[in-house]
Amino acid sequence: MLPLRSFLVSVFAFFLSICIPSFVFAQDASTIISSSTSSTTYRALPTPSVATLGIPQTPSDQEPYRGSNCPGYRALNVSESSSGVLAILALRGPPCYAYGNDYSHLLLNVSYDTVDRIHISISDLQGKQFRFTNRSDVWDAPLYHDLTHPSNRSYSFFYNSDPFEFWVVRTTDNEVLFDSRGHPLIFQDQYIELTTNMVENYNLYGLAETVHGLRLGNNLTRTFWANGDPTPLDHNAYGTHPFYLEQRYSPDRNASSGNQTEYHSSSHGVLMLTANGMEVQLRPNYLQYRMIGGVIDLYIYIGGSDDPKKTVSQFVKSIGTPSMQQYWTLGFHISRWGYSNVSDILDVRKGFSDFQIPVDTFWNDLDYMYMYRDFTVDPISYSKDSMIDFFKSIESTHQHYVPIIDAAIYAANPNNKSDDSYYPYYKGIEDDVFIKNPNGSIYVGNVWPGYTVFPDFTNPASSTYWKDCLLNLTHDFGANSTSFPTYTGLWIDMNEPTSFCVGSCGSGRLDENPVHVAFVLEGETNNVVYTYPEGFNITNATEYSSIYTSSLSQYHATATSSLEIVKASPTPMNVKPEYNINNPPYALSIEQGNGDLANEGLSTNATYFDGTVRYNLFNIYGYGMAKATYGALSSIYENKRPFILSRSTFLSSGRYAAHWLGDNYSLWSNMFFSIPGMLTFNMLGLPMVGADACGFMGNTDEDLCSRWMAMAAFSPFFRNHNSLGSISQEPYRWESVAESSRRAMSIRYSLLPYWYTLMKDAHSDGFPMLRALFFEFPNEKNLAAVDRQFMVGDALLITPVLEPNVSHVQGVFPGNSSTKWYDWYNHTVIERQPGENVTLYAPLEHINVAIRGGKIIPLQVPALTTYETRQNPFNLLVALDSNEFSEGTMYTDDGESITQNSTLTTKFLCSSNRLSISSVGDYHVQNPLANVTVLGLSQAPNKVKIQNSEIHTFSYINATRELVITNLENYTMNGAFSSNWTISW
Ligand SMILES: OC[C@H]1O[C@H](O[C@H]2[C@H](O)[C@@H](O)[C@@H](O[C@H]3[C@H](O)[C@@H](O)[C@@H](O)O[C@@H]3CO)O[C@@H]2CO)[C@H](O)[C@@H](O)[C@@H]1O
Repeated sequence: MLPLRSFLVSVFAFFLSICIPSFVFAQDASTIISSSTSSTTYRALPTPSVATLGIPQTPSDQEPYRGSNCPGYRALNVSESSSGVLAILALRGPPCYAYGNDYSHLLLNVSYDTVDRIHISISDLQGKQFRFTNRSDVWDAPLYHDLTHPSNRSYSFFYNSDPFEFWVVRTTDNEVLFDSRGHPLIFQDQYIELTTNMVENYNLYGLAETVHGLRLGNNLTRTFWANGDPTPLDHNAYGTHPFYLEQRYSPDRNASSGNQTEYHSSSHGVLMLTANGMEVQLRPNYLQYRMIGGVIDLYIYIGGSDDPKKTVSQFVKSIGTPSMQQYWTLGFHISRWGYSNVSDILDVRKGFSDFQIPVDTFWNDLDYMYMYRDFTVDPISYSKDSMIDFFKSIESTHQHYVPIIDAAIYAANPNNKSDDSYYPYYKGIEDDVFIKNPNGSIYVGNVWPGYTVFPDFTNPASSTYWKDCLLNLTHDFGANSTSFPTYTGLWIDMNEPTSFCVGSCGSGRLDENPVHVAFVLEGETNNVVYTYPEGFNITNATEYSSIYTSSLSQYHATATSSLEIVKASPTPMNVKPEYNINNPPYALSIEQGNGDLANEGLSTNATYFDGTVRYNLFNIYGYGMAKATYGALSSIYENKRPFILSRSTFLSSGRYAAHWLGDNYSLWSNMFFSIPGMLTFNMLGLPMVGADACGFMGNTDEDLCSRWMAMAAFSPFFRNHNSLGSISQEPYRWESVAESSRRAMSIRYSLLPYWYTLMKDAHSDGFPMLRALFFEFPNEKNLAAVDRQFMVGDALLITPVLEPNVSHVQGVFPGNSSTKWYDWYNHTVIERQPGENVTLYAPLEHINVAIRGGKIIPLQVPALTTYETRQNPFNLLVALDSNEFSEGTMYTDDGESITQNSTLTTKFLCSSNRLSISSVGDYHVQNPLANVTVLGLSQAPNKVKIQNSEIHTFSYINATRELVITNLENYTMNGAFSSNWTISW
């Protein structure tokens, strides 16, 4: 049923649209054909018969600014109510044609959605522009439904009528959160510009996905255009998350101590909800949205003081919190492109076992497929018999297998008999589920298997098709029924979607299939990769010099002259630009193909089943694929949480998938960038994230791989993945890497109950699992940009080594003088002054981990898999603060079901020499408690008791002031947390 407010808005808009004559559209209406009967059906714009080649363009932000000539709008017919503001906005002067045709009248609809969220929508009056929020069939989220319009809201909306400009103020502290004053609104068919003033030296985070430091600069352009090119620095990458969190600091005048200024902080968030192409220009005093289509749907999250988690929680809950993953996904994952047969994987498995390094999951890249074709299994190198044996064997050790599936489906060659049986193509043709060209023919791109077609995940028919394909894959692997375990997760890749040619290059050429991709693959002759981590030339000089020489001669042998670049000429100022979705008048600053929008991905005029062009839903393909895969897997494996790893993501993808940061290089710089990458995704509702440890492209080395494996053990998603042709990098290939992996992984596996609790908090409240230091210490201004260290939850601080050939690392330990930090390994207190950069010893096989006083961490005795670890006894690590107080939580359930019959949440509290637990829920954890270690206890206890029984197995270590209580199994035989207890001393 249409909510009352939406109904009233429609009536209002309808009334105004009939009152305002046809001059409302400055642009030629015939250039846009849209359905007049349904808001969700769109027909294609007039375009050439097949998806055209794009034309490289010079980014418009490099041209003289054209928006200064624009007149802006004035507000008319303003109607204010307790739930929002409605008004007509009328163009104040002649159209300026900045990069499109100005609409003369717009509808302003401000909705006081909830206590802490306001929605400001500005759209063309007659609804001709594509409107993402009308497409809940492709993207749905709580923010469409949780509308309460309360009177006690924590913000106010203000506006000036002429020119129309608005600002939003948080009422609790009068902070202006968004402020368009002084910047004319531009609203054209292919260009929309909205600007907010920013405070000086603002601290902004988010606006992913781009390889960049954590805190965004004040002079940076962010482009939202899903791109499959490997992780370009500072440019648009795989996913689009147009949300930012802003953190502000103000001096706390009452609390100045000595030279050190103390601060208060507050934060808020801003989301521009669109799947169209967009740029966000961050400039010293303002932030400007430049959109090439759609309408304005701006959401402001009011946040509040001193806790950025509050802002993130408001945002993530509104887009949908991330799903719980199965417990085993928190284990270690090993992968590479180049496991050419199942024996390779078995050898790797043996390597892990021989070297006693934990591993939960084996991943397969394209190697398992027959000629790179989705939903096939190579009958020789991955024969059914060998795979059945493999599956039985890993099942017996409770390990897992995750294969890759690409978005692109091989387009069968009609003249090749052996292609006739390629079900995924012919079934897709029969079900009519592939993306089309504007003329109705199927769009044919080029990916690994040759010419390929692309499922249209906006088409409801694609769900059954996709499920059939995934079910068939279990059979291809040799399973007779879904109760026989084959793959227990799926890796979905190339889902921007990537295509290696421009346009529908395979149209009319399927008889040439299979064609090779347009470049030589790494690992194929003449294309061996000779890149090594920074510093390799110093520490491995001889090897480096021979590699360098051969690399250089290979370059001279294969280098070709650079391609001729065709530049589109920009439309002159004040001249009405042509509506063109392939080469829109505003050229986004994109990374791929010298500005050609059709490069590396499907063209903008590729067309979905209902006529919607990709131009308008450009950034959502990866999300759609993850959602369809989630739907298919949850119906194949009933009530089992699907584990999906997706390369391209969009707002809310965390509900369906985890994410890895894509194709990085085996470089120290890339190891560093993985930290801000993971922290950023953790603020965006996609916490299950990690980077390819040791690096994907190029060769790694011992030093880098050792450090990276240790650091990645503290990523929510922990995988080592390697490219074709690079040297092997499984952790047992070098003794030091094996050792650093064993040490860090024993910490990771012992922390599994803590990790799982963090996942639950992310699922319930949207909280990040991995946190930037400023998140936990929001009033310390000097932490605003810290991204070489990070926190796991609120209790652990990780200080990794991020450079070659060193044995020390520097890090800060936040908090005031009463905050305590303990070293993980030796339990000593880390001596430091507030704000001091402390130098820590960090030999090659060691990663610095600090425990925050005041926190209790549940642990389990680590083993070689998550399954075995879950069978072991628990331990508790109680890190007291300077008041000898600490607390913590643990969440448990069966670790795999979507719907739980029972769960258990246990609270730990330590105060006044008593540690007590209390549990809520009836999930039975049968493992006993073994040890309790209490750090920071000022006095040795005489006696220790559990309930009323005296415990004799305890010791107190004077040097570290720690109490160690052992042999608690005798008292907790029925399960560590099955009844409440108190240990006192
Ligand atoms: O399944 C194999 C891997 O596929 C993905 O990575 C590939 C990426 O998607 C491709 O675009 C391509 O990258 C090349 C790039 O297009 C080209 O401009 C140049 O920069 O060289 C790149 C490397 O060849 O190849 C990538 C694989 O090398 C996926 O992200 C990987 O995880 C998969 O292993």
